[in-house]
Amino acid sequence: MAARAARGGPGLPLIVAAVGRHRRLLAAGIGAGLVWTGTKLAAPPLVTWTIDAGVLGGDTSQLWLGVMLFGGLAVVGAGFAGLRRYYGQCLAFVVEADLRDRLLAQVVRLPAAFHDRHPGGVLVARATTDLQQAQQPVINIAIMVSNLVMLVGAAVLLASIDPVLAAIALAPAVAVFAVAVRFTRRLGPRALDLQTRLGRLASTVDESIAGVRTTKGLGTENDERRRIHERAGEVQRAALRLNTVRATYQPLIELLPAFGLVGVLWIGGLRVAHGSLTVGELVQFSYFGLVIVGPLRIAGMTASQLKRAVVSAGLVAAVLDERQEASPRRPSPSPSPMPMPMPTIRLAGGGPTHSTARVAGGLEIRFEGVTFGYGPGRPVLRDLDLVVRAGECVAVVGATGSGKTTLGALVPRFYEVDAGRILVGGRDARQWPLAELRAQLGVGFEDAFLFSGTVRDNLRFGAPEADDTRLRVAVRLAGAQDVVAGRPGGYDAAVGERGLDLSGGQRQRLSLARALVADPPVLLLDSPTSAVDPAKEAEIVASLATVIQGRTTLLVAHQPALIALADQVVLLDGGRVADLGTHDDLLTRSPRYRRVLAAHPGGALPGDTHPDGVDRAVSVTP
Ligand SMILES: Nc1ncnc2c1ncn2[C@@H]1O[C@H](COP(=O)(O)OP(=O)(O)OP(=O)(O)O)[C@@H](O)[C@H]1O
Repeated sequence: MAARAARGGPGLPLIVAAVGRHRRLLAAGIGAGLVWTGTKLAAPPLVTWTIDAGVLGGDTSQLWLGVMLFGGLAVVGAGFAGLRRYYGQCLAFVVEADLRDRLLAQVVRLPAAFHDRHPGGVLVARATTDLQQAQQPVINIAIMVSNLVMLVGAAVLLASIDPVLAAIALAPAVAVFAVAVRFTRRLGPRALDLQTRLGRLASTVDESIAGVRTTKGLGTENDERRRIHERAGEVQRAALRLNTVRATYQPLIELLPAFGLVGVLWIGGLRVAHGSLTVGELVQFSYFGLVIVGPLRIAGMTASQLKRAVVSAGLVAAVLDERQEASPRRPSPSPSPMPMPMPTIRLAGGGPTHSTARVAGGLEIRFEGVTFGYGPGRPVLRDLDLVVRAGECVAVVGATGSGKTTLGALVPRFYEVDAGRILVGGRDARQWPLAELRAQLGVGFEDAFLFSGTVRDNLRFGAPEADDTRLRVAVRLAGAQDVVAGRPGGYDAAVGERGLDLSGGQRQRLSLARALVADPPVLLLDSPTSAVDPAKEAEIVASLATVIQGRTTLLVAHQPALIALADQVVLLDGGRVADLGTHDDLLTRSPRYRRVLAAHPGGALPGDTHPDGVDRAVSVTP
């Protein structure tokens, strides 16, 4: 993979395709470049004519005309050189934005397993430094095309005067090309090394900033600084290695055109002395010799940029080539479609929302022989069977690391099961169009994540069409009224990046409200009260008792009060369902269940002093 990227791999086709999508800008740049080329090709013959006829011929009117025309050509050439660069730069920016759009669209569609493997910082580097590198040579495409036409034009013009001298004048172009090819070969691995290390540095900086509170709390600022310093040092050394290669070849690229000029002056001077070449023609040769210095230098520079760009684009292409989550295609209609009951409890109305009576609704979730592991040979869930009936709430309880979160993550297909299947509403989750499946699910994670924007933006994240009435009901149900009311501006109040200007409990309640705004028939809640104080917990538990009415709920929970909301409790152990029953039932008969609850800080059982003792006082009935 790395070797392929160093050779170029899919990087060049990616850049070429992106340029192709914006060919109008490319055409404008090349058009401007060709006008510039015309002025450059016209100037030397004009100089020859001015010198031979105007200066040596003693005709001042021709001299005057030649000078005026030369000045005019210079002005037009300069203007079009500016336009050529302008369009080249525009094209490069547009190509960069185009590739970034594709990359970011891809990143959000990649499965959770991809994101587990690739640190966010590396992806940030792909979307920033790599794409900036990829667009660099694009600026020079129009310049290179017009320069090439100029070289060919110059070759034809000069060869018509003196083929040998023309070969001497233009030989450096061939030599520069050969040097550039060798140069880019040596540059490839070093460019890849630099881009890879830049990605690692970005990842370290990203992690360091995200964990800055932990660093401060543990007093490890200096260790963290050292870690970043080491990564930055690696980048610096890789950049220096790249620079050494560049610096080795640069003198050659500078010198070769000068050799051409030396040859022209020497051989051409002798020919003028022998009368086989006019002074004007010698000036024309020298002029071209000077004019091609710039293009040849640009060619050398572009060769080095191109290699780094192709390597960087190759890294971007590798992300684009990753398999996305299953396609959102609709399954072919089944001959006997499964019934998909929709919940009857809805946020918009005041009536049923406040009813504590169980209302039919939700979708059944059925795990059948589910086996799943994050890596091969390390199953977290083994041949697990579990049914959460429509409208029922099942609490998932288990020791830390027993796979509770994983179980919930399989329903929205953040990960695909290794064996078995999960049926949602009677249909295999893999048969649901992904977007439609997820639209049925309200997900509340333990580490609630909010985006920068307003409170309203965050609440509407999964349901952009939701009106304020719906938001208010969801906020009330999640017990988050005080969070909204306590911020100046209420629903219009700004939420900082990642919601870090809110407490953990406030974030948790807002994210619960967000899950409710979309009014999903199924709720997947992971420890929704883990970050709130006991008073708030009681309030949220009371709200949840209403929220889960008419929905199917899978609730990862540790606190007895929360667990007691569930119709059934499943005890996970060793990746399997170790026990199943009501909270009271399990408390009474399962020492293992009591141990698991007692082991969790929020699940401590007052009075449960003996591991096998039964303390009915801890039973909380909703
Ligand atoms: N993204 C991941 N990549 C690799 N392994 C993971 C990943 N997420 C979880 N695991 C592993 O899978 C196992 C189950 O994790 P999971 O988070 O489902 O447990 P849990 O029961 O929810 O734990 P807790 O109560 O501590 O939150 C653990 O051994 C964990 O290390």
